[in-house]
Amino acid sequence: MPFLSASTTPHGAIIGASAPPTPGIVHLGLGNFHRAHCAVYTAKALAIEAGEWGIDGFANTSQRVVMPMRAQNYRYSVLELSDDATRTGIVDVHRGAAIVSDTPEAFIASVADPTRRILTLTISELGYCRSSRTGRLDTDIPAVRSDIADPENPHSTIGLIARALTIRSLSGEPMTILSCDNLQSNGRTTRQLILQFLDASRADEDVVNFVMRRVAFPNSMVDRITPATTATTIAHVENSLGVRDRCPVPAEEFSMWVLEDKFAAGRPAWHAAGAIMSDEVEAYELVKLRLLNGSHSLIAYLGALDGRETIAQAWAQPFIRQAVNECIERDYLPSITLPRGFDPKEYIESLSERWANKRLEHRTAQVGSDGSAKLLQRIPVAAEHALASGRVPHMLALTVAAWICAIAPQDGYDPGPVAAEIREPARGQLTEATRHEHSPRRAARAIMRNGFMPPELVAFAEFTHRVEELVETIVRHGARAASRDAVDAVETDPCEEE
Ligand SMILES: NC(=O)c1ccc[n+]([C@@H]2O[C@H](COP(=O)([O-])OP(=O)(O)OC[C@H]3O[C@@H](n4cnc5c(N)ncnc54)[C@H](O)[C@@H]3O)[C@@H](O)[C@H]2O)c1
Ligand SMILES: O=P(O)(O)OC[C@@H](O)[C@@H](O)[C@H](O)[C@H](O)CO
Repeated sequence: MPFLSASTTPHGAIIGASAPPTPGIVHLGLGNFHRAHCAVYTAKALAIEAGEWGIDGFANTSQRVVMPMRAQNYRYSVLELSDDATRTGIVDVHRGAAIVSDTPEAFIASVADPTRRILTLTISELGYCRSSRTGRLDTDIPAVRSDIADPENPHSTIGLIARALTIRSLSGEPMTILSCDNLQSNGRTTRQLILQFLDASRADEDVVNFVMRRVAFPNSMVDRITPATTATTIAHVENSLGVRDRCPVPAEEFSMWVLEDKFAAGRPAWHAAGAIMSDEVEAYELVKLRLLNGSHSLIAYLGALDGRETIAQAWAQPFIRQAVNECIERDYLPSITLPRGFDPKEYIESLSERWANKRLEHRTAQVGSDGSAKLLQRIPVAAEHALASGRVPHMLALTVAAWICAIAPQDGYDPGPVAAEIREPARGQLTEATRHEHSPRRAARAIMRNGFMPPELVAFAEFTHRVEELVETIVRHGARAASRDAVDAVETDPCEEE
C-alpha cells in the first residue's frame, strides 16, 4: 500500500482546493481539531475564492502530527463518520509544519512576517495560562514567570505570541489573532491575556499601542466533535482511498463555526464555506460551552466512573441521559440568553444524536482530560446564576463531584480503569490538597477551597456542601446512586414547584 504523498493522492479526493504556496495564516496547535475544522473551512473557501491563504502549522511540543505531515507534503485525510456513512477526503492547505519547542524562533518569525495576516489558535484551555482563581494571566506558572522576566526568550504560549507581536510592531502591519478554543469570549480573553503579559513584562508603549489598535481578536464559536486518531481510522482510510495515511483525522459530519467579522488584514471566504458571521458570537459560545461541553464533561465523568470507555457507550446508559437532560433543562438553559432565532429544542435533539454516534469512538477519558481547566469554562458562571436566584444547581454539583471522584479518589474508593486513564495535570496538586483529609466530604471541601474553583462560587456554602454530599454518595454507593440523588433533589426542589 503506497503512503499518501503529493504523487499518490487519489484523483478527486482533495476537499475544496489546494492552498497556494504563500501561507497567509499561521496556526498554533497542530492537533486533530484544527485539521478537521479551520483547515477544512479554509480548503473549501479557497475553492470558492482564491487567495494567499495557505497555513504555516506549528505544534507546541509533539512530533505526533508534524513528522507525518512533513512526510506527506502536509497532506492528510479527514474521515467523516456518521452512523450510516463514511466519507474520506484529503486536505491540502498546510504549507509548513514545525514544533515550537524545537524552534521557537521559527514560530516567532512566522507570526512577525508581514505576509502572514492571521494567527489561529487551538492550544487547549491550558495553553492560555489563565488562573482559575483570578481569571487573569497566571504568573504562578513557572514559564510565564520566566517569560515576564526575560520576554526576549519566551517559552509560554502567551510569551511567544507577545514576542512575535513586539517584532511585528516594527513593521506596523495589522493582523488578526483568532482563538478557536473552547473558551468563553475566546478572542477578548486572548487579547486581555496578551495585554496583561505586555504590562507585566514592561513592554514598550508603542508595542502596547500596536496590539491595541492594529491587532484584531474576534471571538469565535467552534464546533465539530473530533476524537483522537486510532488504528481503525488508519484502516478505514486505507480501505476507502487505497493509500496509507500516517496522520488521518476522524470527525463527525456536523460542523459549525460562528465568528465575529472583525479581521484586521483580510480573511479567507470562510462565510462561503459555511461559517456564520455574526455579532452574537458570545451568545453562541455560551450555548455551546454549556449545553455541549458542560454536558460532555458530565457524560465523561459519570461514564468513566461507570466503566464506559466511549461517549456513545456512556450516552446509552439511561441514568446518564436523565442526569444530562436535567442538567441542560434546570441548570444550563436558565443561565443563557439565546442567540436570535435559535431553537434550543432542535439543538438539544441534535446533541443527543451526535453523542450517540458509535462510530466516532470518542473516548470518555479524552473528553474528561484537563478538567481543572475545562470545568472553569463550563460550571462556575452557570452555577452562580442559579445560586444567586436561590436555587442549588444539583446537576452542576454532580459534575464537580464526579470529576473529584474520578481524579482524586478518597477513602479507598476505586474509580476504575477508565477514570485512571484521564489526563489531568492538576492530579498531583489535587491529591496533595486532600492528603490529610480522612473523609470523602472533607477531601471534597479541601478541593473546593484550594483554588480549583473560583472564590465567587466557593462563597456559596450550599454549593460546596452539595458537592461534598454527592462525593460521599459516589464513594459509598457509586455514580448511579449519586446521579439518582441529584435528579431526585431537582425534582423535589421547592423553588421548582413555585
Ligand atoms: N476535539 C474537539 O472535538 C474540539 C472541538 C472544538 C474545539 N476544540 C478545541 O481544540 C483544542 C484542541 O483539541 P484537539 O482535539 O485538537 O486536541 P489534540 O490533542 O489533537 O491537540 C492538542 C493541541 O493543543 C496544543 N497544545 C496543548 N497544550 C498547549 C500549550 N500549553 N501551548 C500551546 N499549545 C498547546 C498541542 O500542540 C496540540 O496541537 C481543544 O482543547 C478545544 O479547545 C476541540
Ligand atoms: O475539546 P475540549 O478538550 O475543550 O473538550 C472536550 C469536548 O467536549 C470537545 O472537544 C467537544 O467534542 C467539542 O467541543 C465539540 O465541538
